[in-house]
Amino acid sequence: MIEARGLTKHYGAKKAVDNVSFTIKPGQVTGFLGPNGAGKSTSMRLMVGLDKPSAGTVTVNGERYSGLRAPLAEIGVLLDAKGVHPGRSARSHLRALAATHGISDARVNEVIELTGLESVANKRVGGFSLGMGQRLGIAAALLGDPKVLILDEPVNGLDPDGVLWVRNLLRHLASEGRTVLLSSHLMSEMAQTADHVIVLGRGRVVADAPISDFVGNGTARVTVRSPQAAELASLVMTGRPDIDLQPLDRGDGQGFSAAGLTAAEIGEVAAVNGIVLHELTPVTGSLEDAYLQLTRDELEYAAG
Ligand SMILES: Nc1ncnc2c1ncn2[C@@H]1O[C@H](COP(=O)(O)OP(=O)(O)OP(=O)(O)O)[C@@H](O)[C@H]1O
Repeated sequence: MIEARGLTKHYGAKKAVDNVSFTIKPGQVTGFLGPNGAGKSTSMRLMVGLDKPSAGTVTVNGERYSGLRAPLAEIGVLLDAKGVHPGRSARSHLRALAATHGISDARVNEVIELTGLESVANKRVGGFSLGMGQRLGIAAALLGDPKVLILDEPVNGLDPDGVLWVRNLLRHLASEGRTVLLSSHLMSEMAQTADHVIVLGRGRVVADAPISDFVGNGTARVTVRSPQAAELASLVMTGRPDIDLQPLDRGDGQGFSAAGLTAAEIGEVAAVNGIVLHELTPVTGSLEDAYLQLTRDELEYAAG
């Protein structure tokens, strides 16, 4: 469990994290989302004591990070996969970390195997690809068999096999009752991995919800094609100011996209009025749609 209460971090006049409160629960993967500069990395650094809050608190399993006696056994962290001495081998890096906590060589071998690093474990980290570096970062995070994992962009640089591997690993770790916090800008990946999302915008929490609720709040629409599209549109709109109708991109006047009513409702109006339908497709909102809609006003760095 990770708990933030009134957590705030200023850098000079800049409020990187602005009075945020949230609880990240065990037994699920929580996705940490937000535009560039929203405050995700700063929040993660505060969680693991790499920065001090200007105000408020953040605790891991009820303790501040600085109060943890064996941090590696409580919380596994991947914040910067490149933060490893390039002259060291992967194995010696992990052994050095293990030595600080009396963790056995057998556990070092276990995480090397678990992360698929056996063939390169004795090679210099300086020669590692981005993906191998990410795997080593994950191996280090898992070393102490922690109950809480915080991973900043863990799939960055991984090939599709690696991405799938991380997804399955994180789902498995959550199913064991661990707390897993994951940041990523890859919405499709997040949609498949996370159970719950916390979205930051300009240092504040702008959403904190189960992923199904979050996506459900986005725009679920129905695509309609009909040679009598205009007639059908006016029928379904009658007395329903809440309905949003948009012409389809094709622009031939033969269809529209509707939000605010179901495919069944449109189908029934068409049937009662003898209108021919060529298509009637519910389009479920995606995490990306819901996210983009929510964060449109939260961008610190936006294209003009
Ligand atoms: N050490 C620092 N000194 C000054 N400003 C900082 C520092 N660290 C972060 N910031 C600023 O705080 C804000 C939040 O940054 P942060 O890196 O936490 O965002 P983020 O959500 O992780 O972004 P990204 O998705 O780009 O990684 C940004 O405006 C950033 O420029």
